[in-house]
Amino acid sequence: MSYIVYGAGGHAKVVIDILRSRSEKIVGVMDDQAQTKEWNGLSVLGGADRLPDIQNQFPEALFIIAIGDNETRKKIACMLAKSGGRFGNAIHSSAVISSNVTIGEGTVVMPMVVINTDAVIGEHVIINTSATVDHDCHISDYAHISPGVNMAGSVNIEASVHIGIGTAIVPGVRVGRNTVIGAGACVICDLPNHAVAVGCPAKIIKLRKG
Ligand SMILES: CC(=O)SCCNC(=O)CCNC(=O)[C@H](O)C(C)(C)COP(=O)(O)OP(=O)(O)OC[C@H]1O[C@@H](n2cnc3c(N)ncnc32)[C@H](O)[C@@H]1OP(=O)(O)O
Repeated sequence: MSYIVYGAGGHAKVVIDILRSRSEKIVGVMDDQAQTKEWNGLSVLGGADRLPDIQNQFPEALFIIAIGDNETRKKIACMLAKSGGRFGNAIHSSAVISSNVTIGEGTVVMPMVVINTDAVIGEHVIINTSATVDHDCHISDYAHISPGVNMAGSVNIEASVHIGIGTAIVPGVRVGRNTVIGAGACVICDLPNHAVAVGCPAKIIKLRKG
């Protein structure tokens, strides 16, 4: 298996570190802004404008989009999927993942994560360092669960949600699509789509563009 990592920032460094820790082959990184030919010991293959050439050169390579921003990750995933790109996962070997958990393509799972039984994780999701996702949780595509988030059982995180670092979420709560939860929040009731909520208990402070 070989990989192309899309993105050349801090999150990409961690994804590359995971792939290297698993002795996976990385043929290069793609980045739309990079000015250098090499980054983090890898060839910079180019940006979206070079995609056809890159796909011709590495037809077997799986893409991992290593960009923390959910909307950007989604846009790039759609662009790559349209041109026939296939996606891989980066899952750190220290993650404890129950055998019946489902994890979608393109999703990354960082060191020390725990994902418990019957959880379902969508595509291009980030489960960041030391987050815990308990039994029967459902995390939809393009969500980002930041480091140290603790999610109780049967929580439902809809698409493109960003849960800030260190947040706690009580059982059975639903967080609506595209909502952002601030660092250190505790979420004790459902939150709608496109909200920004902070604090303990988490309260909505503003709405985001749909
Ligand atoms: C490995 C990694 O790095 S993964 C990345 C992890 N990243 C995160 O966890 C980031 C989480 N982001 C946050 O917490 C941000 O503060 C956000 C998204 C909630 C809000 O950001 P912005 O929209 O820029 O809001 P802004 O900074 O203007 O704050 C608005 C108000 O909310 C308050 N506020 C912002 N964040 C929080 C928070 N986490 N908890 C409590 N209050 C907060 C501010 O103090 C401010 O209050 P005021 O109006 O009384 O002055």
